[in-house]
Amino acid sequence: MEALSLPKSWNVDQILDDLDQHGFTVIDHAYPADYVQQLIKECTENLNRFRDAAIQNGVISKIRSDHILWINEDLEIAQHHIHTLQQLSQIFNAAFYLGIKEVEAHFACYNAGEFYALHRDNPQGKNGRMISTVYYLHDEWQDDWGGKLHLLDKNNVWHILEPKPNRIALFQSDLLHEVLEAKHQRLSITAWLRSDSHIL
Ligand SMILES: O=C(O)CCC(=O)C(=O)O
Ligand SMILES: [Fe+2]
Repeated sequence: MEALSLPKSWNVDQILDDLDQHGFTVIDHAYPADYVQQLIKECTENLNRFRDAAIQNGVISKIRSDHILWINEDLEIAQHHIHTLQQLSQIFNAAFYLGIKEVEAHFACYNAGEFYALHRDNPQGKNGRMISTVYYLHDEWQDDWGGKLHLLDKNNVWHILEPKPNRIALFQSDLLHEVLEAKHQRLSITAWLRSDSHIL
């Protein structure tokens, strides 16, 4: 197995314990400042390539109004994040037998007024998404800027998670959640740890 190289700030025992007890966790100060700056640059330089997330395969959905860009090999900086999540997946597989095989991810941009209504990323196990992760990469987020993530944990307790810069929210993909309307531009990478192989 490849040597594990998770950032020092990731407390694996805490992550596993939170997931086990509550079905979600939060990783703060996820990456070093220089990497964060490179990622913000890569994201903002590519904003003109983002597409309306509500339109998929020609079908228009009313539950979300954000814009996304799927991450392929050409987005080299974001690939490091995906690689780190692949390392974490191996730990999840060993601890929880999740059978995660791959990570799919997109950048997301919520401009002021945009939201994502209540949903599950994997309702009734209909797809291979096991774990959802959201990394927040805007460089500032104030309390009254909206855009909070509401999440119902596995014990049916609601949580309000602030999209703080350099934070990762990580949760079981079958949990109910929503993104409240953002009042400022909100930038993130959503990544799913999947037990199947998904062709983008
Ligand atoms: O950006 C977030 O906080 C959550 C995004 C989300 O729920 C999704 O992309 O499925
Ligand atoms: Fe979601």
